[in-house]
Amino acid sequence: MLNTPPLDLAPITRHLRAMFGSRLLVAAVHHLHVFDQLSDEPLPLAEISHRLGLGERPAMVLLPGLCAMELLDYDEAGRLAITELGRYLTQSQTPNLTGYTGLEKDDAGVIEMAARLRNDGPLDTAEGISFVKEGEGPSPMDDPELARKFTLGLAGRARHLSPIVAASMTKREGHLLDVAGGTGFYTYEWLLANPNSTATLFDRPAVLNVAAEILAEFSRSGRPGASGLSERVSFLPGDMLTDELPQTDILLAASLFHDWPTPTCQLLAHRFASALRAGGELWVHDAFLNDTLDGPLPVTDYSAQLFWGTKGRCYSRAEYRGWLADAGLKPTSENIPTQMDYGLIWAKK
Ligand SMILES: C[S@@+](CC[C@H](N)C(=O)[O-])C[C@H]1O[C@@H](n2cnc3c(N)ncnc32)[C@H](O)[C@@H]1O
Repeated sequence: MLNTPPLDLAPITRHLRAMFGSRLLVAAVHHLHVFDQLSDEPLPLAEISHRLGLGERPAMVLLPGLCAMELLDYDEAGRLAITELGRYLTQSQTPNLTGYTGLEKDDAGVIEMAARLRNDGPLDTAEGISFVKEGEGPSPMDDPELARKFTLGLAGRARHLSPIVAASMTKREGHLLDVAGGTGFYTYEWLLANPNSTATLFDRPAVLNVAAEILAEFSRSGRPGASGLSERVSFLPGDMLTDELPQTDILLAASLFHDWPTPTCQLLAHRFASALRAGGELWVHDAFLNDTLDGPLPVTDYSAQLFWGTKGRCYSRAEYRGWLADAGLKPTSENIPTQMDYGLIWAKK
Protein backbone atom coordinates (compact mmCIF):
# COMPACT_ATOMS: atom_id res chain seq x y z
CA MET A 1 0.00 0.00 0.00
CA LEU A 2 0.95 3.66 -0.14
CA ASN A 3 3.10 5.01 2.71
CA THR A 4 0.65 7.74 3.72
CA PRO A 5 -2.81 7.02 2.38
CA PRO A 6 -4.50 10.16 1.02
CA LEU A 7 -7.64 11.50 2.69
CA ASP A 8 -10.72 9.45 1.79
CA LEU A 9 -13.04 11.82 -0.09
CA ALA A 10 -16.11 9.60 0.49
CA PRO A 11 -17.97 12.20 2.59
CA ILE A 12 -18.14 14.49 -0.45
CA THR A 13 -19.46 11.84 -2.86
CA ARG A 14 -21.89 10.55 -0.20
CA HIS A 15 -23.47 13.99 0.20
CA LEU A 16 -23.57 14.42 -3.59
CA ARG A 17 -25.31 11.09 -4.15
CA ALA A 18 -27.71 11.46 -1.23
CA MET A 19 -29.75 13.70 -3.54
CA PHE A 20 -30.55 10.67 -5.69
CA GLY A 21 -31.39 8.56 -2.63
CA SER A 22 -33.81 11.28 -1.44
CA ARG A 23 -35.52 11.24 -4.81
CA LEU A 24 -35.89 7.46 -4.56
CA LEU A 25 -37.47 7.77 -1.11
CA VAL A 26 -40.05 10.42 -1.99
CA ALA A 27 -40.88 8.76 -5.33
CA ALA A 28 -41.32 5.40 -3.56
CA VAL A 29 -43.71 6.82 -0.95
CA HIS A 30 -45.76 9.25 -3.04
CA HIS A 31 -45.59 8.16 -6.66
CA LEU A 32 -45.05 4.39 -6.62
CA HIS A 33 -46.81 3.74 -3.28
CA VAL A 34 -44.34 1.02 -2.33
CA PHE A 35 -45.28 1.10 1.37
CA ASP A 36 -49.02 0.87 0.73
CA GLN A 37 -48.40 -2.13 -1.55
CA LEU A 38 -46.45 -3.92 1.18
CA SER A 39 -48.57 -2.84 4.14
CA ASP A 40 -50.74 -6.01 4.16
CA GLU A 41 -48.09 -8.66 3.67
CA PRO A 42 -44.43 -9.19 2.73
CA LEU A 43 -43.88 -10.02 -0.95
CA PRO A 44 -41.10 -11.69 -2.94
CA LEU A 45 -38.94 -9.21 -4.87
CA ALA A 46 -40.31 -10.37 -8.23
CA GLU A 47 -43.92 -9.94 -7.04
CA ILE A 48 -43.47 -6.46 -5.59
CA SER A 49 -41.56 -5.40 -8.74
CA HIS A 50 -44.46 -6.71 -10.84
CA ARG A 51 -47.10 -4.93 -8.74
CA LEU A 52 -45.14 -1.67 -8.93
CA GLY A 53 -44.69 -2.07 -12.68
CA LEU A 54 -40.88 -1.94 -12.36
CA GLY A 55 -38.40 -3.65 -14.66
CA GLU A 56 -35.36 -5.52 -13.30
CA ARG A 57 -33.00 -2.51 -13.28
CA PRO A 58 -35.29 0.02 -11.53
CA ALA A 59 -36.37 -2.64 -9.02
CA MET A 60 -32.72 -3.48 -8.25
CA VAL A 61 -32.02 0.21 -7.68
CA LEU A 62 -35.10 1.11 -5.65
CA LEU A 63 -35.60 -1.91 -3.40
CA PRO A 64 -31.98 -2.31 -2.18
CA GLY A 65 -32.04 1.48 -1.63
CA LEU A 66 -35.11 1.28 0.63
CA CYS A 67 -33.49 -1.64 2.52
CA ALA A 68 -30.34 0.44 3.04
CA MET A 69 -32.54 3.23 4.44
CA GLU A 70 -33.85 0.61 6.94
CA LEU A 71 -37.40 1.05 5.65
CA LEU A 72 -37.64 -2.43 4.08
CA ASP A 73 -36.00 -5.70 5.05
CA TYR A 74 -35.98 -9.31 3.90
CA ASP A 75 -37.92 -11.72 6.15
CA GLU A 76 -36.83 -15.33 6.87
CA ALA A 77 -38.60 -16.48 3.71
CA GLY A 78 -36.62 -13.96 1.63
CA ARG A 79 -39.66 -11.73 1.05
CA LEU A 80 -39.51 -7.94 1.28
CA ALA A 81 -41.25 -6.61 4.36
CA ILE A 82 -41.82 -3.16 5.85
CA THR A 83 -39.67 -2.53 8.92
CA GLU A 84 -40.92 -0.89 12.09
CA LEU A 85 -39.43 2.38 10.80
CA GLY A 86 -41.00 1.93 7.36
CA ARG A 87 -44.48 1.61 8.97
CA TYR A 88 -44.30 5.34 9.60
CA LEU A 89 -44.52 5.82 5.82
CA THR A 90 -47.91 4.05 5.57
CA GLN A 91 -51.31 5.71 5.83
CA SER A 92 -52.52 3.07 8.30
CA GLN A 93 -49.99 4.08 10.97
CA THR A 94 -50.87 6.92 13.33
CA PRO A 95 -48.93 9.07 13.51
CA ASN A 96 -47.08 8.78 10.18
CA LEU A 97 -44.76 11.06 8.22
CA THR A 98 -46.42 10.89 4.81
CA GLY A 99 -47.84 14.41 5.19
CA TYR A 100 -44.35 15.69 5.88
CA THR A 101 -42.51 13.73 3.15
CA GLY A 102 -45.39 14.67 0.83
CA LEU A 103 -44.34 18.32 1.00
CA GLU A 104 -41.54 17.29 -1.42
CA LYS A 105 -43.60 15.11 -3.75
CA ASP A 106 -43.89 17.77 -6.48
CA ASP A 107 -40.15 18.45 -6.57
CA ALA A 108 -39.00 18.24 -10.21
CA GLY A 109 -36.25 15.72 -9.38
CA VAL A 110 -38.70 13.47 -7.54
CA ILE A 111 -41.23 13.55 -10.38
CA GLU A 112 -38.50 12.78 -12.90
CA MET A 113 -37.13 9.95 -10.73
CA ALA A 114 -40.62 8.37 -10.57
CA ALA A 115 -40.92 8.65 -14.37
CA ARG A 116 -37.46 7.15 -14.91
CA LEU A 117 -38.18 4.28 -12.52
CA ARG A 118 -41.40 3.44 -14.37
CA ASN A 119 -39.73 3.79 -17.77
CA ASP A 120 -36.37 2.18 -16.86
CA GLY A 121 -34.56 5.37 -17.86
CA PRO A 122 -35.33 8.82 -19.26
CA LEU A 123 -38.20 9.16 -21.75
CA ASP A 124 -36.13 11.23 -24.17
CA THR A 125 -32.75 9.77 -25.14
CA ALA A 126 -32.38 11.64 -28.44
CA GLU A 127 -29.07 13.14 -27.30
CA GLY A 128 -27.67 9.77 -26.18
CA ILE A 129 -26.83 8.64 -22.65
CA SER A 130 -23.86 9.93 -20.68
CA PHE A 131 -20.71 7.76 -20.63
CA VAL A 132 -22.27 5.27 -23.03
CA LYS A 133 -21.59 4.48 -26.70
CA GLU A 134 -23.79 1.70 -28.05
CA GLY A 135 -24.67 0.95 -31.64
CA GLU A 136 -25.15 3.63 -34.27
CA GLY A 137 -27.15 6.10 -32.13
CA PRO A 138 -25.61 9.39 -30.95
CA SER A 139 -23.24 9.25 -28.00
CA PRO A 140 -21.95 12.19 -25.98
CA MET A 141 -18.65 10.29 -25.88
CA ASP A 142 -18.31 10.86 -29.65
CA ASP A 143 -19.03 14.59 -29.48
CA PRO A 144 -15.76 16.49 -28.91
CA GLU A 145 -17.20 19.00 -26.41
CA LEU A 146 -19.34 16.55 -24.45
CA ALA A 147 -16.62 13.88 -24.43
CA ARG A 148 -14.24 16.47 -22.96
CA LYS A 149 -16.82 17.58 -20.37
CA PHE A 150 -17.60 14.04 -19.21
CA THR A 151 -13.98 12.86 -19.29
CA LEU A 152 -12.68 15.86 -17.37
CA GLY A 153 -15.63 15.47 -15.00
CA LEU A 154 -14.11 12.17 -13.86
CA ALA A 155 -10.50 13.39 -13.87
CA GLY A 156 -10.30 14.46 -10.23
CA ARG A 157 -11.74 11.18 -8.98
CA ALA A 158 -9.41 9.15 -11.19
CA ARG A 159 -6.36 11.24 -10.24
CA HIS A 160 -7.13 10.68 -6.55
CA LEU A 161 -8.00 6.97 -6.69
CA SER A 162 -5.52 5.75 -9.30
CA PRO A 163 -2.38 5.65 -7.07
CA ILE A 164 -4.39 3.63 -4.52
CA VAL A 165 -5.63 1.26 -7.23
CA ALA A 166 -2.13 0.84 -8.71
CA ALA A 167 -0.73 0.06 -5.24
CA SER A 168 -3.47 -2.52 -4.62
CA MET A 169 -3.19 -4.42 -7.92
CA THR A 170 -0.58 -7.14 -8.49
CA LYS A 171 2.85 -5.98 -9.53
CA ARG A 172 3.91 -7.83 -12.64
CA GLU A 173 5.72 -7.51 -15.90
CA GLY A 174 3.39 -7.60 -18.84
CA HIS A 175 0.70 -5.67 -20.64
CA LEU A 176 -2.26 -3.81 -19.16
CA LEU A 177 -5.40 -3.18 -21.22
CA ASP A 178 -7.37 -0.35 -19.60
CA VAL A 179 -10.76 -0.69 -21.28
CA ALA A 180 -12.91 2.43 -21.34
CA GLY A 181 -9.98 4.03 -19.57
CA GLY A 182 -11.17 7.65 -19.84
CA THR A 183 -8.46 10.04 -18.66
CA GLY A 184 -5.93 7.20 -18.45
CA PHE A 185 -4.85 7.98 -14.89
CA TYR A 186 -5.24 4.33 -13.83
CA THR A 187 -2.92 3.29 -16.68
CA TYR A 188 -0.31 5.97 -16.00
CA GLU A 189 -0.14 5.18 -12.28
CA TRP A 190 -0.02 1.43 -12.92
CA LEU A 191 2.89 1.92 -15.35
CA LEU A 192 4.81 3.96 -12.78
CA ALA A 193 4.30 1.10 -10.28
CA ASN A 194 5.32 -1.52 -12.89
CA PRO A 195 8.35 0.00 -14.65
CA ASN A 196 8.93 -2.93 -17.04
CA SER A 197 5.36 -3.14 -18.31
CA THR A 198 3.39 -1.60 -21.17
CA ALA A 199 -0.25 -0.62 -21.58
CA THR A 200 -3.06 0.08 -24.02
CA LEU A 201 -5.68 2.68 -23.24
CA PHE A 202 -8.88 1.79 -25.09
CA ASP A 203 -11.78 4.26 -25.42
CA ARG A 204 -13.66 6.39 -27.92
CA PRO A 205 -11.47 8.62 -30.14
CA ALA A 206 -12.76 11.92 -28.70
CA VAL A 207 -12.03 10.67 -25.16
CA LEU A 208 -8.50 9.58 -26.12
CA ASN A 209 -7.74 13.09 -27.39
CA VAL A 210 -8.33 14.34 -23.85
CA ALA A 211 -6.37 11.40 -22.38
CA ALA A 212 -3.38 12.29 -24.58
CA GLU A 213 -3.37 15.85 -23.19
CA ILE A 214 -3.48 14.47 -19.66
CA LEU A 215 -0.61 12.08 -20.42
CA ALA A 216 1.48 14.99 -21.73
CA GLU A 217 0.88 16.85 -18.45
CA PHE A 218 1.54 13.70 -16.38
CA SER A 219 4.82 13.09 -18.25
CA ARG A 220 6.05 16.55 -17.24
CA SER A 221 5.26 15.98 -13.54
CA GLY A 222 8.88 15.17 -12.66
CA ARG A 223 7.86 11.94 -10.90
CA PRO A 224 10.35 9.06 -11.34
CA GLY A 225 9.61 7.30 -14.63
CA ALA A 226 6.95 9.78 -15.76
CA SER A 227 8.95 11.35 -18.59
CA GLY A 228 9.24 8.02 -20.47
CA LEU A 229 5.59 7.00 -20.06
CA SER A 230 4.39 7.97 -23.52
CA GLU A 231 6.69 5.30 -25.06
CA ARG A 232 4.97 2.63 -22.95
CA VAL A 233 1.32 3.56 -23.63
CA SER A 234 -0.64 2.98 -26.84
CA PHE A 235 -3.95 4.70 -27.44
CA LEU A 236 -6.47 2.46 -29.17
CA PRO A 237 -9.78 4.01 -30.27
CA GLY A 238 -12.66 1.60 -30.71
CA ASP A 239 -15.96 0.17 -29.56
CA MET A 240 -15.51 -2.31 -26.73
CA LEU A 241 -18.92 -3.85 -27.49
CA THR A 242 -18.04 -4.84 -31.04
CA ASP A 243 -14.35 -4.34 -31.94
CA GLU A 244 -11.68 -6.94 -31.40
CA LEU A 245 -9.75 -6.27 -28.19
CA PRO A 246 -5.97 -6.79 -28.12
CA GLN A 247 -4.59 -9.72 -26.11
CA THR A 248 -3.33 -8.73 -22.69
CA ASP A 249 -2.02 -10.00 -19.33
CA ILE A 250 -4.09 -7.69 -17.15
CA LEU A 251 -7.38 -6.06 -18.04
CA LEU A 252 -8.73 -3.22 -15.93
CA ALA A 253 -12.44 -2.38 -15.95
CA ALA A 254 -12.69 0.75 -13.80
CA SER A 255 -16.14 2.34 -13.34
CA LEU A 256 -17.12 0.48 -16.48
CA PHE A 257 -19.71 -2.22 -15.84
CA HIS A 258 -21.85 0.14 -13.76
CA ASP A 259 -22.81 2.14 -16.89
CA TRP A 260 -24.49 -0.90 -18.49
CA PRO A 261 -27.48 -3.21 -17.95
CA THR A 262 -26.95 -6.81 -16.87
CA PRO A 263 -27.00 -8.47 -20.35
CA THR A 264 -24.34 -6.04 -21.60
CA CYS A 265 -22.22 -6.73 -18.50
CA GLN A 266 -22.43 -10.45 -19.30
CA LEU A 267 -21.37 -9.78 -22.89
CA LEU A 268 -18.48 -7.59 -21.73
CA ALA A 269 -17.32 -10.23 -19.24
CA HIS A 270 -17.07 -12.74 -22.12
CA ARG A 271 -15.28 -10.28 -24.39
CA PHE A 272 -12.80 -9.34 -21.65
CA ALA A 273 -12.16 -12.99 -20.74
CA SER A 274 -11.32 -13.71 -24.41
CA ALA A 275 -8.82 -10.84 -24.47
CA LEU A 276 -6.82 -12.32 -21.58
CA ARG A 277 -3.82 -14.55 -22.15
CA ALA A 278 -3.54 -17.74 -20.08
CA GLY A 279 -2.65 -16.71 -16.53
CA GLY A 280 -4.14 -13.28 -17.14
CA GLU A 281 -6.07 -11.23 -14.61
CA LEU A 282 -9.29 -9.26 -14.93
CA TRP A 283 -9.58 -6.46 -12.34
CA VAL A 284 -12.82 -4.63 -11.59
CA HIS A 285 -12.69 -1.31 -9.74
CA ASP A 286 -16.17 -0.26 -8.74
CA ALA A 287 -18.63 0.37 -5.92
CA PHE A 288 -20.33 -2.88 -4.92
CA LEU A 289 -23.73 -3.58 -3.40
CA ASN A 290 -23.86 -6.06 -0.53
CA ASP A 291 -24.41 -9.58 -1.85
CA THR A 292 -27.62 -9.51 0.21
CA LEU A 293 -28.82 -6.54 -1.93
CA ASP A 294 -29.69 -4.38 1.08
CA GLY A 295 -26.99 -1.70 1.05
CA PRO A 296 -24.61 -0.17 1.85
CA LEU A 297 -26.38 3.19 1.69
CA PRO A 298 -23.54 5.09 -0.05
CA VAL A 299 -23.63 2.47 -2.82
CA THR A 300 -27.43 2.34 -3.16
CA ASP A 301 -27.34 6.15 -3.45
CA TYR A 302 -24.61 5.82 -6.10
CA SER A 303 -26.71 3.19 -7.85
CA ALA A 304 -29.59 5.69 -7.98
CA GLN A 305 -27.23 8.29 -9.48
CA LEU A 306 -26.03 5.82 -12.12
CA PHE A 307 -29.60 4.74 -12.83
CA TRP A 308 -30.49 8.40 -13.40
CA GLY A 309 -27.66 9.14 -15.80
CA THR A 310 -26.51 5.93 -17.51
CA LYS A 311 -27.81 2.55 -18.70
CA GLY A 312 -26.50 0.83 -15.56
CA ARG A 313 -26.55 0.64 -11.78
CA CYS A 314 -24.31 -0.71 -9.03
CA TYR A 315 -23.99 -4.50 -8.80
CA SER A 316 -23.02 -6.84 -5.99
CA ARG A 317 -19.72 -8.71 -5.96
CA ALA A 318 -21.77 -11.90 -6.29
CA GLU A 319 -23.31 -10.58 -9.52
CA TYR A 320 -19.85 -9.72 -10.90
CA ARG A 321 -18.36 -13.03 -9.85
CA GLY A 322 -21.26 -14.86 -11.49
CA TRP A 323 -20.62 -13.12 -14.84
CA LEU A 324 -16.85 -13.65 -14.60
CA ALA A 325 -17.27 -17.36 -13.77
CA ASP A 326 -19.77 -17.78 -16.63
CA ALA A 327 -17.14 -16.24 -18.91
CA GLY A 328 -14.70 -18.99 -17.91
CA LEU A 329 -12.61 -17.04 -15.40
CA LYS A 330 -11.84 -18.05 -11.81
CA PRO A 331 -12.95 -15.24 -9.50
CA THR A 332 -10.78 -14.87 -6.40
CA SER A 333 -12.45 -14.24 -3.03
CA GLU A 334 -10.39 -11.10 -2.37
CA ASN A 335 -12.33 -7.90 -1.58
CA ILE A 336 -9.85 -5.02 -1.62
CA PRO A 337 -11.26 -1.66 -0.48
CA THR A 338 -9.80 1.43 -2.14
CA GLN A 339 -11.53 4.71 -1.24
CA MET A 340 -14.67 6.76 -1.94
CA ASP A 341 -16.78 3.62 -1.31
CA TYR A 342 -14.97 1.81 -4.13
CA GLY A 343 -13.11 -1.48 -4.09
CA LEU A 344 -11.32 -4.01 -6.27
CA ILE A 345 -12.19 -7.61 -7.09
CA TRP A 346 -10.35 -9.78 -9.56
CA ALA A 347 -10.47 -13.06 -11.46
CA LYS A 348 -7.82 -15.26 -13.09
CA LYS A 349 -7.80 -16.99 -16.46
C1 LIG B 1 -17.54 6.11 -16.42
S1 LIG B 1 -16.30 6.29 -17.62
C2 LIG B 1 -14.95 5.47 -16.83
C3 LIG B 1 -13.61 5.99 -17.24
C4 LIG B 1 -12.40 5.44 -16.45
N1 LIG B 1 -12.31 4.00 -16.51
C5 LIG B 1 -12.46 5.90 -15.01
O1 LIG B 1 -12.68 5.07 -14.13
O2 LIG B 1 -12.28 7.10 -14.78
C6 LIG B 1 -16.80 5.18 -18.87
C7 LIG B 1 -15.96 5.22 -20.12
O3 LIG B 1 -16.49 4.25 -21.03
C8 LIG B 1 -16.27 4.72 -22.33
N2 LIG B 1 -17.13 3.98 -23.27
C9 LIG B 1 -18.48 3.99 -23.29
N3 LIG B 1 -18.94 3.20 -24.28
C10 LIG B 1 -17.84 2.68 -24.89
C11 LIG B 1 -17.65 1.80 -25.98
N4 LIG B 1 -18.70 1.26 -26.62
N5 LIG B 1 -16.38 1.46 -26.32
C12 LIG B 1 -15.33 2.01 -25.67
N6 LIG B 1 -15.44 2.84 -24.62
C13 LIG B 1 -16.68 3.18 -24.25
C14 LIG B 1 -16.59 6.17 -22.22
O4 LIG B 1 -16.09 6.90 -23.32
C15 LIG B 1 -15.98 6.52 -20.86
O5 LIG B 1 -14.66 7.02 -21.01
